[in-house]
Amino acid sequence: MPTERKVCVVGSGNWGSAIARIVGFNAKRHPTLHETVTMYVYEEIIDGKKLTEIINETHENVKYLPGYKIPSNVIAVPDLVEAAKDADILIFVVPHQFIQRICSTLLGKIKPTACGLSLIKGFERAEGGGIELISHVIQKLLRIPVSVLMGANIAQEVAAEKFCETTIGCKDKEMAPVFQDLIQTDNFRVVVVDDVDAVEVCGALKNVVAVGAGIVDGLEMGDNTKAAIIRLGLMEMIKFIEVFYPGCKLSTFFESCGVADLITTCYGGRNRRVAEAFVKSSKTIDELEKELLNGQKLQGPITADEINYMLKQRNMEERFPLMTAVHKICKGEMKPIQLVDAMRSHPEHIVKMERLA
Ligand SMILES: NC(=O)C1=CN([C@@H]2O[C@H](COP(=O)(O)OP(=O)(O)OC[C@H]3O[C@@H](n4cnc5c(N)ncnc54)[C@H](O)[C@@H]3O)[C@@H](O)[C@H]2O)C=CC1
Ligand SMILES: O=C(CO)COP(=O)(O)O
Repeated sequence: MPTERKVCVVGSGNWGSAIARIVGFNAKRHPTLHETVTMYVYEEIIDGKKLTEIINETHENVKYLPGYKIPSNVIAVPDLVEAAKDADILIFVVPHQFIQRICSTLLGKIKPTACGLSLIKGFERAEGGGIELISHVIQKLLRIPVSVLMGANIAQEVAAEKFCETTIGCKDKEMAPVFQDLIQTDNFRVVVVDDVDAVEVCGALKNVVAVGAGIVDGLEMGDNTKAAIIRLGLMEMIKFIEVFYPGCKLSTFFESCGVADLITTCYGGRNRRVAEAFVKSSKTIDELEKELLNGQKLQGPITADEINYMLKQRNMEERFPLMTAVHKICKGEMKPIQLVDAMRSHPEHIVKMERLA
């Protein structure tokens, strides 16, 4: 391994830019990290000027994270291969719908000894049925080991350096402290666990529950209903992991990637906000995403679709009524109020006394 690891942040959206602030800051102070960090920017023109040029001149991503400086040792690069080719650590942080194309472009063009850290919340439809974790997709396509980072981390608040926690899922004992040094600051505290799949699945599933929370907010159902959605959503997340990722630990739900991320997203996230607006307007989710998010991307409705694809194949929609209803409401196949109807017959509502024995 090189004495100074080079880092590339693949992505420069809302979260990508916030994490680049942290990584840039840490790369300057940790001697084991190369000071210059590259950041792949999907090029676009803002007021007649290239976004990469704006970032490199003003050190601010004026479109996706306005108002927060990115350290000057973070260099915005519009060419993906150019940005990533020398990196020892690749931080993947793009909306999950773009990861296939990113990996195809990088295939054979990165260091074979590189390793990845995926901050991407979502799934990918697997060839031949089912769904695949994004970290597994990257691992398979690029043939590098990939760890994950998920947590209660609304980008704006992280950028404002408000205290929070995050979870890194990593099985590699050598890399765990390296990732911690790369990411941790006084206000962004890192716990590393080895239950990697559970960390990632939590990050993906909570976006679907957040859409549910936004739906009941839009219906003005109040705090008790929203708490019920969050609780039943959590129970479905746990069930989903039990069924599809057996062997994961329940304790992982108590890390930042679990209950904490679920709560923050159900109150302060984009999925919640757009879902609320969806209920209150006659516009589609796609229209509202464009209207409200200025180029940022929603993950919840697509994730609900990916999960539904899997549940349908396994004939399991009824065991996951919240995830199923959220999907159908986003698709216009159910009315928003039917989310509450679906919760009335939730399989969680049983006599649980035997569990006391
Ligand atoms: N924003 C947040 O608060 C948090 C986001 N995340 C996760 O991080 C991941 C990335 O999210 P954000 O950085 O917020 O992205 P974002 O939602 O701000 O998306 C915009 C980004 O997508 C890029 N983009 C647009 N079209 C593209 C294309 N065809 N190919 C490649 N890139 C394209 C844009 O250039 C921009 O960088 C997601 O999985 C999200 O769930 C995780 C924690 C917090
Ligand atoms: O993942 C997030 C916070 O941890 C952000 O959630 P949203 O994509 O709903 O804003």
